[in-house]
Amino acid sequence: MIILEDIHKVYLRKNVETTALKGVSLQVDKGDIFGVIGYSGAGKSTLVRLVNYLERPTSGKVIVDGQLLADRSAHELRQIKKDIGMIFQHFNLLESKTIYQNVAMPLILSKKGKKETKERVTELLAFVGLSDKANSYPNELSGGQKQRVGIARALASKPKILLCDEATSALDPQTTQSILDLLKKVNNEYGITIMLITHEMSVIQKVCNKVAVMEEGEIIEQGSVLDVFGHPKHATSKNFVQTVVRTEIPENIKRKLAVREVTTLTKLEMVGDHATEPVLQSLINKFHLDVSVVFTNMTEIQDTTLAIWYLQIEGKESDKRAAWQFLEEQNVRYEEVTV
Ligand SMILES: Nc1ncnc2c1ncn2[C@@H]1O[C@H](COP(=O)(O)OP(=O)(O)OP(=O)(O)O)[C@@H](O)[C@H]1O
Repeated sequence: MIILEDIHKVYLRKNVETTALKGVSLQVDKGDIFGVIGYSGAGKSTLVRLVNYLERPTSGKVIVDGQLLADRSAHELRQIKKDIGMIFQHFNLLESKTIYQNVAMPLILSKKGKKETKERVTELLAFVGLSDKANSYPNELSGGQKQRVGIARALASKPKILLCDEATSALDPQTTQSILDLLKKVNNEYGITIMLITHEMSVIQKVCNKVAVMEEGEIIEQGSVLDVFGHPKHATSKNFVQTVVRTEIPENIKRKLAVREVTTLTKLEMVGDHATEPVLQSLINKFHLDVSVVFTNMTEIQDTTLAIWYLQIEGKESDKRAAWQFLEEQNVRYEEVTV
């Protein structure tokens, strides 16, 4: 649905060059809720703005719905942009217009008839739960309600893609949750592919199926949310993941292990049904291993359970080898870690 290929972006302002993106490649598939996370200045906004050509790449390809944007005429680009809605951190509503008029704006601009506009706006206001606010003005609404209007407006011209630029950063946690639920509904009920950028890992955890982690203009890690959360490789990804899931052993436990001169542990990562299966019991009963649980953490990521176990395992080498074989057959990811 969205392909970015080796994108470089250099801004030139007052003879000063700023390199915002350095060879970024990614693919967002139809139906994804794809999250891009990074600290301030990592290049997230630049990246998302390339998709609807609010920014043009200095080099590299932007392909949306099979079309290479650089090859398209201004007229064709306008058509493609109609398939892409966008919502913003500060909502960007027209303060002097009613909620109805705000949502209707894209339809009025594309010269849709009154009847069609009314039907679409009525449907969208009901979809976002604001039917009773049609005649209110933005300053009469809460932040969460304003973002709902932003979403309704972005959906007005029936886009295939919705871009979300820090859409929940100005909202409290409870309102954030309700907006994320609404984005899931947009994805499920309208089949709209969503690309969102955020600096909060909890947002990624709650709605995304895929994630890319950015740092200094580069994607340092990307993959399914379950993979990246269970197995972050890069230090920055680990820091982000640690804000919502404890995948590392806490320092106080490490100190106790040092006193007991324990230097190696086995880390198991179990996803979905595995997380609740009695794998440990099998290790003990089937392979006669002595298993002590040093640290464990279970987290719900969307509707899937991710379980991380750190175990101290004693036993015969041959039994251990058989146990590792068993874990592989069970698709349980395991590794020896030094503490
Ligand atoms: N229009 C611009 N002109 C010049 N430099 C820019 C422009 N937009 C962004 N930059 C620079 O490009 C780099 C990446 O900025 P960008 O806004 O894409 O990052 P970000 O990850 O979205 O950060 P934030 O979360 O703070 O918005 C920064 O160094 C920024 O100063």
